[in-house]
Amino acid sequence: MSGLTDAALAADIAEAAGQVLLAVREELLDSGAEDQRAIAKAGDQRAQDFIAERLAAERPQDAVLSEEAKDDLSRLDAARVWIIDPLDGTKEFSQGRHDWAVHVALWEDGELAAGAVALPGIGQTLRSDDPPAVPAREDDSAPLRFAISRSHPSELITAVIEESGGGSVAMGSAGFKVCAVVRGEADAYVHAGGQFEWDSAAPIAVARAAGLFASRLDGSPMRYNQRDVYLPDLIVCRPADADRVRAAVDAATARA
Ligand SMILES: Nc1ncnc2c1ncn2[C@@H]1O[C@H](COP(=O)(O)O)[C@@H](OP(=O)(O)O)[C@H]1O
Ligand SMILES: [Mg+2]
Repeated sequence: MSGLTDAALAADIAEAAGQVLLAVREELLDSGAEDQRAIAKAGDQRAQDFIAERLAAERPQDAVLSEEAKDDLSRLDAARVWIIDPLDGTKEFSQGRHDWAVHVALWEDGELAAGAVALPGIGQTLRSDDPPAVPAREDDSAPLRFAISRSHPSELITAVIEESGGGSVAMGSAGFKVCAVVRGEADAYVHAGGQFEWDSAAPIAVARAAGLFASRLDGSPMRYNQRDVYLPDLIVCRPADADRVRAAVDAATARA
């Protein structure tokens, strides 16, 4: 067992799993694999195995909730639960793109306590114990740039962008999109229509540590380690933009 803090362990595991994923993809592409589903499946499995093994070795007492493992619900009685998405943006990973992520978060006693999001395609890992400074915007009244899904853009987000008079930047992976807001590549990420706890836990831990606003579409807090892990919607933006984004969400919701 290493002497790393929980946040440092999250970052170490996420970054190392990202390296495993880059190697798996290169290996498959070099051997002539063309089937994107096979590349995605191999990535999901290898990253899951790697992370599960590290957590079992380093934090054997803790429970784990993962997109890629059976949930036996023992986590509901645990004080500490690691919430992981071994490969978020599976489609983009399998297409040889850069916009995918590895999510490792720790939930403790009702709250997200630590998290890290590795972005191996751009060589960065964002972590809750050393969050980057979110770049300031020159003009707070400038149109907002919304990070939107390449493959699941919802009607609601289209309406939100119209209501706010903003624009969009399309990319894959929930983690990559939250980190795009942290990194200043986008001003807001509004998602509706479906996601699970592992899609947002680590990204939200990082976003909050970086000082960003994060909530459900109705303004209520994101809650993790619930019996039902469906967590279908979220808003992430700078605190200064939160009223504007929430007003656009309310107007779009009323329109729907
Ligand atoms: N409507 C929906 N229902 C369930 N999951 C969704 C969803 N929209 C997005 N997601 C999940 O959120 C992640 C980011 O999606 P997107 O790039 O479209 O924004 C993906 O995770 P995975 O790649 O881990 O499956 C995807 O499966
Ligand atoms: Mg995911």
